[in-house]
Amino acid sequence: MNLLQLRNLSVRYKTREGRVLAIEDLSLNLGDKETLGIVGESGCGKSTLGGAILGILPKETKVTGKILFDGKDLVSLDRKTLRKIRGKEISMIFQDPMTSLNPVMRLKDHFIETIQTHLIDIEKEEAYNMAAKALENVGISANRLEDYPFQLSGGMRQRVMIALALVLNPKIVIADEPTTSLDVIVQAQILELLKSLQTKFNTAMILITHDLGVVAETADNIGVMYGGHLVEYSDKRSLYKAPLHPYTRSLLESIPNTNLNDKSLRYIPGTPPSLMTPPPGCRFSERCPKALKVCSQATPPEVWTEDGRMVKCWLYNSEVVQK
Ligand SMILES: Nc1ncnc2c1ncn2[C@@H]1O[C@H](COP(=O)(O)OP(=O)(O)OP(=O)(O)O)[C@@H](O)[C@H]1O
Repeated sequence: MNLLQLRNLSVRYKTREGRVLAIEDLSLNLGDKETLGIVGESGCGKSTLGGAILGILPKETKVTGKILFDGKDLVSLDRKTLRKIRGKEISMIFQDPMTSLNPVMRLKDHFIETIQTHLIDIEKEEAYNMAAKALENVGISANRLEDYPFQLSGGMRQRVMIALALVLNPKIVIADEPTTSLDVIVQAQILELLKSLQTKFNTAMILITHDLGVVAETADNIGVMYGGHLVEYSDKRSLYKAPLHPYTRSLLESIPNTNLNDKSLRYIPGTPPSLMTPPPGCRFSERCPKALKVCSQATPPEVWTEDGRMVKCWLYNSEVVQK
């Protein structure tokens, strides 16, 4: 069952220099209990996607299309109604817990504030007990609720953020680069924790990352973004085994090889396009080793395979004749 449906979503930021088309015409589904990985290079629109779903983008940002959740279109809801959904039904884990946690508030007060914002009639003591349980769920003793954020290690702070995001048992968690600021061992522990809590509480998750390694372990399905477009959508296994889009292929090839004899570092030549004046056609065409003439002229169609994969690329359009 689909929990969340994005339909033809576009997001335009307003800047002094003009509009930035951060997302264009993006459609995606998130199923019950699913983990959907969203990957792509810096600036491709991943965080904007999370922000659009949560309704936390700057006020003057223009969001069009539909974000369907629980029978409602979040795009058309007012900010007050969205605030009620945010934190309770859809919550967020950010990259840097230090900027999300208030340095002068004890951990318990972060929890009590979150809980009382949504469960207005709840007593402080009951909220405290909920916080204690949430903290224990992430492997931290409840007596740390008296601590301030600076008294914890980076990994522990991220665990607290996870506990805070899950304390009200939301239906969806959006995790935006949740492990980027952590060292590799702690990263793996945090990903494992996220996965086990997700199974325990039946939560669906959108995992946003620039790192294909992060989604390799955790995601069921993966959406690949480039220059504000969703260029490929696939189940994880097929994507790693046989990527369809030339960009996905290049991304996979640029994962560092752990074979010590292979010291080459592969990267994708060129830079992503400006989203202020995006080029016509496929956004990847200038860097694409397989580009056809049509690729820089017209936006590619979304081609769906029989097994439910999608690729937005002219190479898969049966009507393309020029090579
Ligand atoms: N508040 C804003 N105002 C104007 N432009 C913005 C704003 N936030 C993001 N952008 C622009 O929108 C585009 C997408 O940015 P976004 O942060 O969503 O990408 P990202 O893939 O999450 O990148 P990163 O991994 O670096 O966070 C970029 O061109 C960025 O410069």
